[in-house]
Amino acid sequence: MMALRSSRLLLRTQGARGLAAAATAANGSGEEPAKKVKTGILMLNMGGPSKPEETGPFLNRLFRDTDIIDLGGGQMQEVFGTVVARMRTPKVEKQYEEIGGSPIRKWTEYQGKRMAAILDEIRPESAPHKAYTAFRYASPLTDVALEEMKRDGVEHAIAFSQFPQWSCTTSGSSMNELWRETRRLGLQDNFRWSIIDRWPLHEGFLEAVTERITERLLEFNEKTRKNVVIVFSAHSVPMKVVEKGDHYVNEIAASVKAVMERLDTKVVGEGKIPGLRTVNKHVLAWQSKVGFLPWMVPSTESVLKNLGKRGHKSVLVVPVAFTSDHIETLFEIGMEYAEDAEKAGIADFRFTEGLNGSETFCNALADVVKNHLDAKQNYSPQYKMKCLTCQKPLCRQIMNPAF
Ligand SMILES: C=CC1=C(C)c2cc3[nH]c(cc4nc(cc5[nH]c(cc1n2)c(C)c5CCC(=O)O)C(CCC(=O)O)=C4C)c(C)c3C=C
Ligand code: FES
Ligand SMILES: [Fe+2]
Repeated sequence: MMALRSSRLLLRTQGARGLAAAATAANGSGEEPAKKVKTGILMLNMGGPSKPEETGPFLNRLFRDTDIIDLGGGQMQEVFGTVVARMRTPKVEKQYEEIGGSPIRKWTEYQGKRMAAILDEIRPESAPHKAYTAFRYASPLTDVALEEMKRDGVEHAIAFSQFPQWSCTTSGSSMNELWRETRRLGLQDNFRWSIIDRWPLHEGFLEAVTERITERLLEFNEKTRKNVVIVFSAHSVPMKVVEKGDHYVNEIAASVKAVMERLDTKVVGEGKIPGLRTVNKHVLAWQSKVGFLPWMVPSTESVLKNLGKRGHKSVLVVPVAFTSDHIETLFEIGMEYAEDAEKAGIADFRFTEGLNGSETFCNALADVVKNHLDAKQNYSPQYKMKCLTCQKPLCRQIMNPAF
């Protein structure tokens, strides 16, 4: 009460101009102080080498991360991780050269800016909003983003995983790194945190994927469009990850089912079948296995081969686990699988564009954040559902909860 009365008195005696001058003097810069960011949204993703020469450091960070790959942990992980990354670099660098570098940074920054602008309009009470990018294995890394948030005086920070479906190997790894780096930089008390850990069934996200499918389906010949087999392709995970109860595989399957339910039969130019929204067949496949141990199957390669063997001539591949294009879509699907498909006799092979600059998707991101702020929940109910055998103390923490 005393503080309130004295600040009112200060306002009356100094006026707004006097306060601004006092703040500028305290700032010591002689410039007008920047407007504080009320809500900072940290876009968490794995990132990718924007330039081919960044491939080495990117792979080095990835293979030294025990959350994404277990190479024995501790010193063993450091040694084996460095060796495996070094061996893999020349081949993968060439692939990044072929696609002109990973576009993940470009698209994440674009989507974040658009999302923040939409949020300023639809949720003025938490404005100004600003998006920050924190990549796990490429620039800008988590510490760079945290320092920028500190400079901007962010009050409420939202850790927003850019993986729609949760996996401890992706979203979990980014969150663990976030809390580690926050402690290392001594920023434990700078921000109040909340977490958007997953959004596999968000209507806007499903709509954006459905739009991408519709766009491509319309490019197939109208007469044969109903015969197009839709192959949803998600990045695979080791069976060890599935066995310990990671949520990824279930959440991918949920997204796929929901997208298929949205897909309207009018796209194929046929009459609607009651109770069935599409006439296209679909299958879920898993791509990009690394190493020799068992990973989630069927692989996208074997699905394509077998579809060809069975006489299917038209196939549409839909990447479903990522929000922008990257090496696995542009190189693996667009070049390698396209070749496999041709050899297998699939005459018309197409794949959807990543969500990239989709306005529907940017609106979806803003809506995910709005819903999160309106609900005033620090994380989803599943966030605290740790993997059944997980002993890692860092997993599923939150620092300084906002709500
Ligand atoms: C979207 C989900 C992803 C999961 C799950 C995932 C798991 C996973 N990945 C590796 C190893 C590599 N992944 C690489 C690239 C890469 N991975 C994903 C997504 C997931 N990975 C994306 C989007 C990308 C491409 C990044 C870009 O192009 O910008 C790579 C590098 C490329 C290569 O060497 O082939 C590796 C290595 C493991 C071990 C893993 C385990 C769960
Ligand atoms: S690895 Fe899944 S909760 Fe720790
Ligand atoms: Fe990967």
